Amino acid sequence: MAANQDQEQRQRLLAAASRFPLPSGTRFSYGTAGFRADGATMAPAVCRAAILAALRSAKLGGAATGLVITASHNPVRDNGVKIADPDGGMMDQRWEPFADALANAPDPDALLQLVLQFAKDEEIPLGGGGQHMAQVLLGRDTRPTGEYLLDAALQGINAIVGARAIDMGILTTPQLHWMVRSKNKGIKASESDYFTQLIDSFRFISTLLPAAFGSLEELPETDVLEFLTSNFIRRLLELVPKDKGGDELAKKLIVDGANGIGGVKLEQIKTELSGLDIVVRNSGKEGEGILNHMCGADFVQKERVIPHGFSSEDVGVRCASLDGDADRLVYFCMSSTSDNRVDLVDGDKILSLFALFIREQLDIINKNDDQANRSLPAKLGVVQTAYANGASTKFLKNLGLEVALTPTGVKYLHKKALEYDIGIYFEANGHGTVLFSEDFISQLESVSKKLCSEAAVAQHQAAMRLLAASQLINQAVGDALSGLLLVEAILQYKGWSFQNWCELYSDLPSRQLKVKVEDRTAIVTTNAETKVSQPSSLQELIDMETANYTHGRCFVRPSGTEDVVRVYAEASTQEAAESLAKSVADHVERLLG
Ligand SMILES: CC(=O)N[C@H]1[C@@H](OP(=O)(O)O)O[C@H](CO)[C@@H](O)[C@@H]1O
Ligand SMILES: [Mg+2]
Repeated sequence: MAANQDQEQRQRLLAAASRFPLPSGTRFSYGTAGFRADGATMAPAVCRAAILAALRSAKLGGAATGLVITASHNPVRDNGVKIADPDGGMMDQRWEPFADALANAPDPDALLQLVLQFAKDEEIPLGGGGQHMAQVLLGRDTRPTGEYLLDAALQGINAIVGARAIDMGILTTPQLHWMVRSKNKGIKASESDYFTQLIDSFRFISTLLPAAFGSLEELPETDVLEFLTSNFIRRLLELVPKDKGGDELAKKLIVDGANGIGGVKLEQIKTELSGLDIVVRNSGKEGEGILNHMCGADFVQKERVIPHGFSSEDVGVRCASLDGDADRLVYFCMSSTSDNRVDLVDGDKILSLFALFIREQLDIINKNDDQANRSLPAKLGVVQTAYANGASTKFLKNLGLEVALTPTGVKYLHKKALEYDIGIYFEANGHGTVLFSEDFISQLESVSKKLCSEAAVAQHQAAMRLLAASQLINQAVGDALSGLLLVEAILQYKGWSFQNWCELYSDLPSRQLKVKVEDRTAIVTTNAETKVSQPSSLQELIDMETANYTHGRCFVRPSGTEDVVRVYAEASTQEAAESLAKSVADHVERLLG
């Protein structure tokens, strides 16, 4: 770096760090999902995360990275920040220790030294790459502190010479991840491109019923490129009726938007979704309620009661809940007027629906083939965490699917899912997606062409449905909007009601508790967090307690986002699950409290 550029770089870093000094006693940890704290105290962490996002882009040859300002399902006063890598996924875990060090640098000079040393170690070209040395896409949710923190982020990015900030505005978290991924792939990456892709692929799956076309002659010719730009879907859709008519209740969907950004975005596209009559509640409009307060996916999944804004008039209607930044999705239905309880369809059951659909399409494509010689051999895998309900894991294994378990946190699940041709992952709380490998998509495209030329209508349509699913479901991260549309498309395609879906299997009763202890890091876990290795006496106690219950299962782990130890228990009755969780929580408290 030339001496004057070097000087400029140093000055900019010192200036940014001085603008947002770290109050003494503050300690940030990148944790399971980035930095989070009271929104009013987040500016130093956001500015430093933005410096990091720019460095990450510079390290990767100027490929765009992303910075999202959100605290997801947490209370409205909180805020947070996380970084997306150029592939749209979470930032490489190897950079997390540096994120922590940077966020906690006590003064501007310490920060400068850290950056210079890190840039040297990682061979990051500081200051030398001209205009497009680094670019960072910025997004934020609807929190009141968002705008103030955006300013801190802009200053952080400008602290790196040659780095460019691109503010994408108020978005769902998955939209920003999608934009980062698309931009780096050289595909159109605006919000309207995102919406077009979702709407078209949704309509394709839901309306391309086996009987929708009389003969193949009616299908327009396609090629891969055209498919990817979704012109083909557009032309195909011109051939199918816009509204299939049918049952009003089947069409109706009430969506709890958690008073966050997801409801706002859904309002923008809902009239374009054929066969669906969507009503958004807790939409975030003035006067409708507070972000995530008594509503949203986290509330519904944990409390299992109807969210704010719903009433006995909604009994029997299919409902969905998003979280504050719309990367979690659960479904529910009120089955009786006598209480506020809901029948819940959590992430595990969404995963199960997706797995069934994908398996079905693969079976159609391969239906005339013998076992050893399939037209489209596919390694289909399912990824869950220990929080997945035991009944879901059993259901999936009974389908003959490979089920892998990882530690809690999307970054672990996503990484594992990438090992398959089609990897489906979900946390029980509703965060998840379906990943299609690029190799598999190319195979699918060529098989689809071959089937078309052979006039194998059913197989060809199944291949096209899978291609459309890969367009619809967000390939970067779990996305409540795209997940919701895939669920709705599959329900329409299968002609299923909420009840049909809910009855796939019955959840085992479960209970989650939090225990406050002196030092939660004293608990060390192993086997995807299902066993405690330290303190060793704790696992013996858990085993002893669990042995007293039919279908008993219990594990404990330190939370990555809160200062608590979480206890999870399952058993054959609700009382038994509560009692198992309580007795293990007592042991945790006695040993570590
Ligand atoms: C039991 C549970 O729901 N844990 C959540 C929670 O993590 P903890 O490490 O358990 O605090 O927040 C994570 C980030 O949102 C999410 O990935 C995870 O599933
Ligand atoms: Mg979220």
